[in-house]
Amino acid sequence: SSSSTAASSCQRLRHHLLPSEEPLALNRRLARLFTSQDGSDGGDTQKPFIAFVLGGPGSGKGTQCTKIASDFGFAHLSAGDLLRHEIASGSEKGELILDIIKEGRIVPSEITVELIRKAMETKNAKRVLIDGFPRCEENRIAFEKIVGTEPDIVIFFDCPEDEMVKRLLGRNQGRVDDNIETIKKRLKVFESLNLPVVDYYSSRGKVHKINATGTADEIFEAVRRLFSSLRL
Ligand SMILES: Nc1ncnc2c1ncn2[C@@H]1O[C@H](COP(=O)(O)OP(=O)(O)O)[C@@H](O)[C@H]1O
Ligand SMILES: Nc1ccn([C@@H]2O[C@H](COP(=O)(O)OP(=O)(O)O)[C@@H](O)[C@H]2O)c(=O)n1
Ligand SMILES: [Mg+2]
Repeated sequence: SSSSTAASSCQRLRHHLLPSEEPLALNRRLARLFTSQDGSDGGDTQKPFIAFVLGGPGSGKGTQCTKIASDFGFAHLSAGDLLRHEIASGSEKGELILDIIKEGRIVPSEITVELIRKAMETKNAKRVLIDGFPRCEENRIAFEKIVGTEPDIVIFFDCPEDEMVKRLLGRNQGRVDDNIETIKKRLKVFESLNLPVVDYYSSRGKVHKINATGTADEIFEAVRRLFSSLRL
């Protein structure tokens, strides 16, 4: 499949690159660029590097993932965004998801994992951040079963509750779950269902805990140090 991908990439790129060059020679040069021997042409031939990004609601997962994605070449998959996209599509499944999100509860794992699996397949990236997942043991086990792999690392943003509440109430993205009643429920769900997942990965030596207080830039300094030290 990689040669047809390379060929279509060539078609598209030919118009932008060296228009004077003889098309066949240029095609060959571009094909080499897109099909290197070590499998660096995407996740086609190799399992991607997977980082789960966890932390309470409002701890700054999304904010930090955006920065990691742009500085370290990761695809950013937010479980919450995938679920909200499904709601926006107007599907029947979306109605169920909306009811659950309004209550701060956790969407059935098969729905979320299937959305993540599809997004991973579409992006076909070498490095993937999975933001806000797994939220509970059931999420974790379903991912292992359906995607068939474990994360390489787990980032855990550690933030005090009062700071998380303050950030969520100021988020202003029109989210149905950023109100104080739902926030209280989300914090309970985080403590009872998500922290055990963090403990599980801690016992397997995969967790990198990052202090999530301070400015976004200060936190990213610690994040940058961590990602710079990884063998990606
Ligand atoms: N370090 C920070 N200090 C203050 N506000 C922050 C910080 N990081 C993120 N925010 C803001 O807090 C809110 C929640 O951040 P977000 O990245 O969406 O967290 P999460 O994805 O963990 O819920 C957003 O409005 C964001 O702009
Ligand atoms: N793995 C996940 C992720 C999110 N969700 C739902 O989506 C809501 C919002 O998740 P989110 O990750 O966008 O929220 P934040 O922690 O970023 O504020 C959660 O409160 C859950 O109701 C879920 O059910 N399962
Ligand atoms: Mg988020």
